[in-house]
Amino acid sequence: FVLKRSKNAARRPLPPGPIGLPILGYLPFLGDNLQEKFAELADAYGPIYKLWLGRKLYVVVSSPALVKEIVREKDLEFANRDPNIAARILSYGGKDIAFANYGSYWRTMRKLFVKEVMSTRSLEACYDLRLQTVRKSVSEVYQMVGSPIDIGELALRTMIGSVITMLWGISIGREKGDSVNSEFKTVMVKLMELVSKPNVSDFFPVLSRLDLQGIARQAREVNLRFDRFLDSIIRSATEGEARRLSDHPNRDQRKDLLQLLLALEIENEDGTPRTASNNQEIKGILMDIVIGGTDTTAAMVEWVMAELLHHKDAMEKVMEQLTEVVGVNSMVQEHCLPKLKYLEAVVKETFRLHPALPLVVPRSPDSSCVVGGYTIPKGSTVFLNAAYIHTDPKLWDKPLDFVPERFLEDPSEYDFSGNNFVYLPFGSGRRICPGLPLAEKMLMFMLANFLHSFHWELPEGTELEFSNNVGIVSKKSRPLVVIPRPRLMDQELYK
Ligand code: HEM
Repeated sequence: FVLKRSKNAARRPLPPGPIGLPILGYLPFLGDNLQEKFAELADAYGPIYKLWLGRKLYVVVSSPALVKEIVREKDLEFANRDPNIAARILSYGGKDIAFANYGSYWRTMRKLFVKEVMSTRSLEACYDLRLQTVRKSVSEVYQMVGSPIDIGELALRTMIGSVITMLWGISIGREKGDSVNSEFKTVMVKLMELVSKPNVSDFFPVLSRLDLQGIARQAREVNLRFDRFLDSIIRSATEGEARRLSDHPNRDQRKDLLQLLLALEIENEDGTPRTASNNQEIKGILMDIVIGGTDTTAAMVEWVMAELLHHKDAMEKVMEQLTEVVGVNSMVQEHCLPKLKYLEAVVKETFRLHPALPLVVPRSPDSSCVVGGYTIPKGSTVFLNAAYIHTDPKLWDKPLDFVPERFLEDPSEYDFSGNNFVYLPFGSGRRICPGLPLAEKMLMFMLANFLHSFHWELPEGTELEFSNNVGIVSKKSRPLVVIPRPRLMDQELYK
């Protein structure tokens, strides 16, 4: 008894937090804007607090010092994820990168993704494919000059088009491409919806067998559809590659990312060959690219456009630089992007005010640990509250104002590397977003093309508003609808 008492006394307490109701915990009080609720609770309970939601314990961390403790000093202990039921089913039980727990599988897949798929060489090799899709969107907008356009929808369409063209555009060929891609978009939208939906079974694991909302059943159906779809794409890629090599050994050396992945010998850490019998690893990576990359990037295009329309002076500076760097008689190329410093600062400032993933992607400790003097039990879900840190008046001057200039003074002070814990739009530590090279390119490339090719105006009588709708990705709750007018002198460029 004495030993037990002294052991308990030595154990650090759980973080403070609101009490909630028996059984349900704080669930009934969450409301529909998690970001606002979490900020309110941080003001009330401090930089680390806990919440019981049903039977699950959540911990929210809202200061750079504590984020650093988690993603630097204890990065390894906190390297696991805790996907919800839908995400687990849709990621083939964590056979991807985003939802896999830390371990040799995750390390192998992530290394492959970073070194092979996101390498400068691979991204340069598929620049043409990105360019085609963005130009296609510019042409489509030109057809709609003078009419209202939903910018978020345009950006999502462009991003999905670019990503899937880069992934399997060459494998399936242009003729089949459009129908395959539209089938894919339908599956993807359903998939995103299921992953973001609150599920009673996640909060009360004991009820998970009942699947009261039918989310697990729907996730299995979507997974099956997605799986069959990917199988047919992989078959086309394998057959297409064999045909290409036998018919014309040197004719077309261009490859899409799927061909590149299929050509890789995926090995285990100990060098033994990994069984890719049903290509689950490849499907997992494909899914991460499409799911991780499209909604986030499109949401950011919409936020940036909204901020620019709201801040005419910043819009003028962006346009001046575009004219200077690109010229009004040419289209934007990717090599122009590094010179567009002001647009880059605008993007960074928008990420500060509207991070696409305001709570990053939750982590989970593999054993109980102590953070900030409190115990975080094994298996709890830990949110890093980037949105709160990004607008904390103790850390930022005029935190709620839109001031891109703050990112111009010393661009390396706030980059996307996650090394400065006051600015975390792509996360930090060993699980930082590995899609960053593509995200940065696509975001800047789409914005530069849309802004350089058109003048954008709000329809008469419309007022801008900035409320957000927090699912997994934070989007504008009311779509930004704007009217384009041509800006380039040579109208042929639009075709
Ligand atoms: C604006 C666009 C994007 C934003 C804001 C974003 C943000 C993030 C964040 C915050 C994380 C969690 C990092 C952490 O836990 O510390 C993450 C993880 C991830 N992202 Fe992105 N991302 C974007 C685009 C992309 C793209 C284009 C891809 C793929 C090509 C991608 C693939 C992934 C993957 C696979 C992970 C999981 C990494 C892991 O768990 O090891 N993301 N992203």
